[in-house]
Amino acid sequence: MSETRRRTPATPAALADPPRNHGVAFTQEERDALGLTGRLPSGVLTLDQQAQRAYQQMNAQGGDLAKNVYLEQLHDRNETLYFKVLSDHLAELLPIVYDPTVGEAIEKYSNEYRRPRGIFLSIDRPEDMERAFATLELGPEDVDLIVCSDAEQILGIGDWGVGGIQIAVGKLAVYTAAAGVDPRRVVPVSLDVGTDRKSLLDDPLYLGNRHPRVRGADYDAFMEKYLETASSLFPHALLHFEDFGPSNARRILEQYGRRYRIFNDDMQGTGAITLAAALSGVKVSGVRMRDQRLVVFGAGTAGVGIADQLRDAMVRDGADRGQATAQVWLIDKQGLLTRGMADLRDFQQSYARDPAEVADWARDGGAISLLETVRRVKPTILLGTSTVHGAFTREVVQAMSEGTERPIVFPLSNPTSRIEAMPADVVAWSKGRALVATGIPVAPVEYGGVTYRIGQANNALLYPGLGLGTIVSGASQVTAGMLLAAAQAVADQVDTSGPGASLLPPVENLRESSAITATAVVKAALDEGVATCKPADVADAVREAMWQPAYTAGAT
Ligand SMILES: NC(=O)C1=CN([C@@H]2O[C@H](COP(=O)(O)OP(=O)(O)OC[C@H]3O[C@@H](n4cnc5c(N)ncnc54)[C@H](O)[C@@H]3O)[C@@H](O)[C@H]2O)C=CC1
Ligand SMILES: CC(=O)C(=O)O
Ligand SMILES: [Mg+2]
Repeated sequence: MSETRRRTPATPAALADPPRNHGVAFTQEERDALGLTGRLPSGVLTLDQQAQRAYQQMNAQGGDLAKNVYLEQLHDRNETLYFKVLSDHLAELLPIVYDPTVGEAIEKYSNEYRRPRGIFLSIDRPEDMERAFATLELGPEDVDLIVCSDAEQILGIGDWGVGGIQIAVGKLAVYTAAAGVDPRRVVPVSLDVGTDRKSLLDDPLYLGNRHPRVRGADYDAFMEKYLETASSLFPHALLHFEDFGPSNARRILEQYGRRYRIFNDDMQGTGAITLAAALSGVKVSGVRMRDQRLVVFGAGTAGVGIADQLRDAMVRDGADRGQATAQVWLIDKQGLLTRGMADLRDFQQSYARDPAEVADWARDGGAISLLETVRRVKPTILLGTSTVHGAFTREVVQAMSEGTERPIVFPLSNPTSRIEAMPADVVAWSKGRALVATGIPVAPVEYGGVTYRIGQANNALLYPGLGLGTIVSGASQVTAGMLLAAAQAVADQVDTSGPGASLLPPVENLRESSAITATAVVKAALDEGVATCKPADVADAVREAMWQPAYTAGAT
């Protein structure tokens, strides 16, 4: 066969490159200039018309996972159009590209796989790390943000190996749609250290490393190499860590948080959005922050991350640190955590109760239950970060309502299959008194003639603005002050005066809300002396930095 006969038709570069592709929105002049003459139907549509068509096509898909896959394929063809559709329907599509549907997309990653997005770093080939990043052909000034996951604790669904790349992809989509972080300056990363999930190891189609999770010194060396490589290649990038297992999440942040520009969303982002919701709840309940009694059910990465931020908020409101710490009760698989328990994790120690204090509390098989704790403690705030669906039973909510007038109840576990209680039940069991926020999006609840709007206490309502503010300020670290400023900025946007009012801003306003949050974060970074860029007008700088889904003439 001759050379000529083996040639295949070329795909024009402008159609093959998602950030440059305008599809049928290319004008005739652009088509001629870009070598697209005759390669597209004659009609020229606007971005709005394309977005309308793509939205209709998406709606014709059967089910949320199919919609997620459709949108990913759109992302792979035409990035501007993808973000146009997402931004135009943000509240509707957030649950599709992100929580809860992203959980299903992660579980089915190897089956639904079409094409790769992101960088896949394997613990079996650490020496490839630089070469892998080099394939991006990006320079030191070109990257603002990298989201990585080792996928050990994806949402509340556990270890999903290489499928965890989709949580990085989903988080980044939200950064762009919600806060205008430039999608051309971000990178999703899978840190594939293996998986302990047998069904993946046994699945012939599984696309990740087919061995148990590597732990110990080799894991640590791999993470250190990642931090070193990513931050030396892209010195301005914020390194976002997502969905690591509890001990690694905290250890990495504590060990490297001062050396690298790290952000752990499950600890810091979740802590800050929950603090925002709690600040709103406190306004309604009238109980001072320093007097709150907090029971955390599920004392892992998110639960203790939130406890730390609420304890600090009590201290800022006048409690001394010892008193504030003593107003937090942690419950995990062993029941209420008490000092001297053999299997306490280091980050749980400071909250563990004195066994003498609970000596006469009822025990079930040796453990002090959530219900017993609620009866004894009379908490004002009950948090669920346990992944245990239905753990907040009618009895628990009723016991809490007996101890406090306006119980603040946050069942935060994701996705829907893991939530500790559905808001409609919590509202009904508390006879309309509970102040509720959840991790998943939930429709308003009707009870006793009042419409209760359920705030989404998901870190997605905070981290986009926090990230944008970090990028605009060029902050060398994400400080406690920046997190607090973000939480306060979110809380300040809420009017809690009406009956059934939401504790958090609506997702529909997320882009506006993120701009306000980012502005507060830049100001905090300046105040704290960690900003390396010092814009004259902070609000203007934030708005100018926000990328908009629009075509640039010529698509070059
Ligand atoms: N709303 C939000 O923005 C966020 C929600 N989350 C959710 O919080 C949940 C936990 O996530 P992580 O903290 O990352 O996981 P994790 O694994 O670090 O923590 C979960 C904790 O719950 C405990 N637990 C499990 N079964 C229990 C039981 N029967 N009773 C009491 N405790 C039990 C585990 O031992 C562990 O300590 C997940 O569902 C996740 O989706 C996490 C981050 C953000
Ligand atoms: C929302 C989130 O980060 C989580 O559930 O892990
Ligand atoms: Mg997470």
